[in-house]
Amino acid sequence: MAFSRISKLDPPCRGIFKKAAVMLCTLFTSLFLLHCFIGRCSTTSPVKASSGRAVGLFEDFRSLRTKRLAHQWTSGSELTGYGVARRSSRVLADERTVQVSELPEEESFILPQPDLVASRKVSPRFAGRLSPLGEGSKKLPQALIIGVKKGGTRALLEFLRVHPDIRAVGAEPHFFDRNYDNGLEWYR
Ligand SMILES: Nc1ncnc2c1ncn2[C@@H]1O[C@H](COP(=O)(O)OS(=O)(=O)O)[C@@H](OP(=O)(O)O)[C@H]1O
Repeated sequence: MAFSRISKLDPPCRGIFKKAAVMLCTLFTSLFLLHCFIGRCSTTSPVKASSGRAVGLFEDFRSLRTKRLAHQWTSGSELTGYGVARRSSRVLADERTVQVSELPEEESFILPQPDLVASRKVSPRFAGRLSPLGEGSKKLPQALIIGVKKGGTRALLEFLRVHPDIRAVGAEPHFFDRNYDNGLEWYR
């Protein structure tokens, strides 16, 4: 009989089946967790409730991060000349933005609209982030890095860029030596 034959499998063979079962369980669990965290559960899915909780948790973390960034930009020293910029960051230069006072406490931080970021060619580094300059507004720089070739200007730029209050251009614009004729409108 087939059953008696299966039950007579030697112990090493059963061990392999056990290992395979454990591996499959681990794989399915990992896939399930991944599925929940990327928030792609369909509405008809039976795991909707648990995935909703996972997505909610993720949203909470994102909200906390946003608050932290906003706090950094709206408080602290006025010495750098960014005080005005910080205040202006509360009202972005776009009609789609909303006044802080009109929002409940939880939504009191203004985020740029995704299409605004795309249309104003904001660096992907700043996409979805609050900016002290007002996302998408064109301004002349408040500081310049001047240096000879191979003088380490790129390194200095990258170090400055790490600071959350500093927004730097992606590539060196070379305005004064190569693009001066293009005028200030180009430079903005
Ligand atoms: N702190 C420090 N100490 C010593 N050397 C440094 C430092 N920072 C940058 N570098 C070196 O500077 C070179 C790049 O300079 P620049 O960014 O001005 O280059 S560029 O002219 O803009 O292309 C580049 O040198 P090369 O690697 O020989 O090109 C960097 O390695």
